Amino acid sequence: MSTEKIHSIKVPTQYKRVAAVLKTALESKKSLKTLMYNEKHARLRGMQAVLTKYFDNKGAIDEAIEKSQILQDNPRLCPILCKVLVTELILGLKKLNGESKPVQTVRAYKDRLAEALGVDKIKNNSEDKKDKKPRYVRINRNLLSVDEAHEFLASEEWRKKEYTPFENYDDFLKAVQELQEDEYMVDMHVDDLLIFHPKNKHYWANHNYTREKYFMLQDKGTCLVAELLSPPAGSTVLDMCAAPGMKTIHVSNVMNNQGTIYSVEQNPERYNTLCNMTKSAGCKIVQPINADALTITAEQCPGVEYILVDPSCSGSGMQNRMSMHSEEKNPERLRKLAGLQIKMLSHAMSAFPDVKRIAYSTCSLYEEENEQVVQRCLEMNSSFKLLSCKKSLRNKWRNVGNQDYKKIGKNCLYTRPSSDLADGIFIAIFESIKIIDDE
Ligand SMILES: C[S@@+](CC[C@H](N)C(=O)[O-])C[C@H]1O[C@@H](n2cnc3c(N)ncnc32)[C@H](O)[C@@H]1O
Repeated sequence: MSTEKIHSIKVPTQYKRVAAVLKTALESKKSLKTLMYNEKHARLRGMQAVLTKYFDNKGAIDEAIEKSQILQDNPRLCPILCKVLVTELILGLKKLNGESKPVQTVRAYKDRLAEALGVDKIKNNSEDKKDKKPRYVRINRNLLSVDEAHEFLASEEWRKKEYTPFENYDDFLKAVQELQEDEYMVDMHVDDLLIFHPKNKHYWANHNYTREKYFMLQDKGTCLVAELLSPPAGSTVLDMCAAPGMKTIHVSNVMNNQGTIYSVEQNPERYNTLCNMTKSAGCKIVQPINADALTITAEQCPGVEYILVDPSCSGSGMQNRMSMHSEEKNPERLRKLAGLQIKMLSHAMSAFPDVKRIAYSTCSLYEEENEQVVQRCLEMNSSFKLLSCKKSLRNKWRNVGNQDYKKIGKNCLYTRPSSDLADGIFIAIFESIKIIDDE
């Protein structure tokens, strides 16, 4: 093949797209997870592993590139594309597709890069941490019944592990940890949540049923929010911070797609994602609203009985946050976030006269965003009381809130990465005293 011909060979689209996402992540400080939500390119989702591996080993990879002199020797090689190709070649699939010039160049430096990287410098954080966490797959009952889901899995030769109801939570966790790679089981708290061995993480991320939204890849803790809010079919719900729409979709499942869900999102881009997600997930009862939830009135959303408040938070509980900018605890940022969280929850408690129940959730493990927000809002709104999340789960639960917050801690719920095989989530459920008294 002539050199000219080799030079005209294009870099595979998937590498170019991944490099574009990486560039945005490095420049914008947005987490990769956020950027991936907006990325429709199917093959890119398969490259998620490369991006995670890069961020887990950023220091070592950048240093190896520097030491190998690859960029100095090849000034036309794009530095970001180089990072992607090096990660894929040394830490990812260990091979590169095609014969484009950048691919050939990186291949030619393989030994030098591998030596500079050194096995001892390679972290496999994502696998170390996440491999213990199973793959959670929730059935989107708007599009697929539970029976159909099990039939489909049988047709793919998955083995369903059957259990008599678990006596306690520890037995359940043990069973999850003992799952084989070709097995799955049903969660003990959420009936439409299926649990697979961690090795199937990428399989389900790339599966057609996930793309078609028959299956939602939703971690255990976030599934508990809709379950605990538990709006009956036909009720009226307000989701105050709705995008990308995972909990709205789950709530629509809980309501058997009957009733009304007002789903509010302030950010225009995320609002579009919300509209697309809920539509493709078969939600017939969602009325999306692009607005600041703090301005939403009972006239705009009449008859609201159930409210979900899932505001922006530090995200400190997320195991799979793929941001290289995963911050240390930042008191000033937490103070600002807590201020907005309190405003949001207070608005839910005061602006909707028919409200019966409110779920407040964060993916944070910090008390400032959790117990303290709950405490402040209860002080300001005496017409609500907390329900015990643990009791709602028939006491088959372990992690509650900090009991130093009297009458608060024990009623709130945490899923903790260290002991629940799930991301860190906080949930508090409030019930209107007025409505309870009226009944
Ligand atoms: C944690 S995310 C919600 C995730 C969502 N509940 C789900 O399960 O898919 C918080 C969302 O609230 C939105 N948000 C923040 N402040 C808001 C406000 N004042 N009004 C409406 N939406 C807001 C953010 O843009 C973000 O999309």
